[in-house]
Amino acid sequence: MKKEKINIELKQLSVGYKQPGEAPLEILKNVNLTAAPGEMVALIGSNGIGKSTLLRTLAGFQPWFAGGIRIGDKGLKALGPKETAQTISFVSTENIRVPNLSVFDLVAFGRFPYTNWIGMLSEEDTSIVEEAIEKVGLCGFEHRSVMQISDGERQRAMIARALAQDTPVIILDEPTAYLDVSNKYEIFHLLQLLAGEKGKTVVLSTHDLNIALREVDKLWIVTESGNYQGAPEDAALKGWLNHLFKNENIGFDEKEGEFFFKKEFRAKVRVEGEGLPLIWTLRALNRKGYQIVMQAEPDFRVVVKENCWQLESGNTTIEFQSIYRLLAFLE
Ligand SMILES: Nc1ncnc2c1ncn2[C@@H]1O[C@H](COP(=O)(O)OP(=O)(O)OP(=O)(O)O)[C@@H](O)[C@H]1O
Repeated sequence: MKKEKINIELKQLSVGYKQPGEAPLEILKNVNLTAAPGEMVALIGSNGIGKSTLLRTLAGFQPWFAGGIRIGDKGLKALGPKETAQTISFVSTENIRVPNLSVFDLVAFGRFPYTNWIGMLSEEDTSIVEEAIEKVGLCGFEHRSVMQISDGERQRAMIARALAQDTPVIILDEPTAYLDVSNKYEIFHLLQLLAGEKGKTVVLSTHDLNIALREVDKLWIVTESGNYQGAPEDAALKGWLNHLFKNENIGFDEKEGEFFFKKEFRAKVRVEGEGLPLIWTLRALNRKGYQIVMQAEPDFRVVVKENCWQLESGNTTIEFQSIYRLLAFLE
């Protein structure tokens, strides 16, 4: 199979769980989604909608009820176990807790589809494993037990294992779940490189919506009322991001390109100033539930100066040395 030709097509797919003695539990149905080579796709949707179920099915770990999955030019069912392992790698959030298993050994499992029957690593396998460890920033951790590393480090090791597996399709279930914000961006960039430079198809589920919107080529959005696929920007323009959550207090700010929590406004405020201090003052007031007005009559004014904030209400002006103090006074 030529790597360049690999892509993913889910057609009228229905996924879920068989339940002994009960009717099958259908979680998602009529799913029609595609991903091209070199594309990074984020699967997004609310908790419990079926993202993990869909990804596990796509990775070949559980059977589906109806429809089809095509990987490259073959149906997923037509791939044997070895060919599947050479085509699709899967990273889950599952906590690997095996005593005496080193980071190196965990990553080396990725070479299993290529090694001989006793699992001996060739020199080339070893250097692929070392390169994968380096790519995820885990140099120096090779001999550490997987029981003695942080959740974030374990997550990176699992991603390194997928890199070592060197498959044209990489599927990751919440790969950034345990990472701090700088590591989240690093992992997104690493996956972007794999997609862009190596032509791999990367599909990941995530709740880091604001990062995904800025970093991925395509969104797969699953909701109770239907599914969407396309560029994040098209999703925003078509209003899909507004309907992602059942909670009507979560909104999507189309101008900022960010999700936010809707609050009742406490008062109207007009803010004057410029540059970054103005931007962060607006953000802070917004966070605290003040409506920023330009034309309407405000309840009070805030003037942002170089190193201080003036609150003007009626004939009174009070000066504050930080946004924190201004907000504390307003409380
Ligand atoms: N083994 C199982 N048997 C039966 N139902 C299951 C099983 N695993 C998950 N489910 C159910 O399937 C539904 C979808 O779960 P899934 O984990 O796929 O959602 P998700 O979108 O990944 O959620 P989250 O964002 O919270 O991780 C849930 O209602 C869940 O309870």
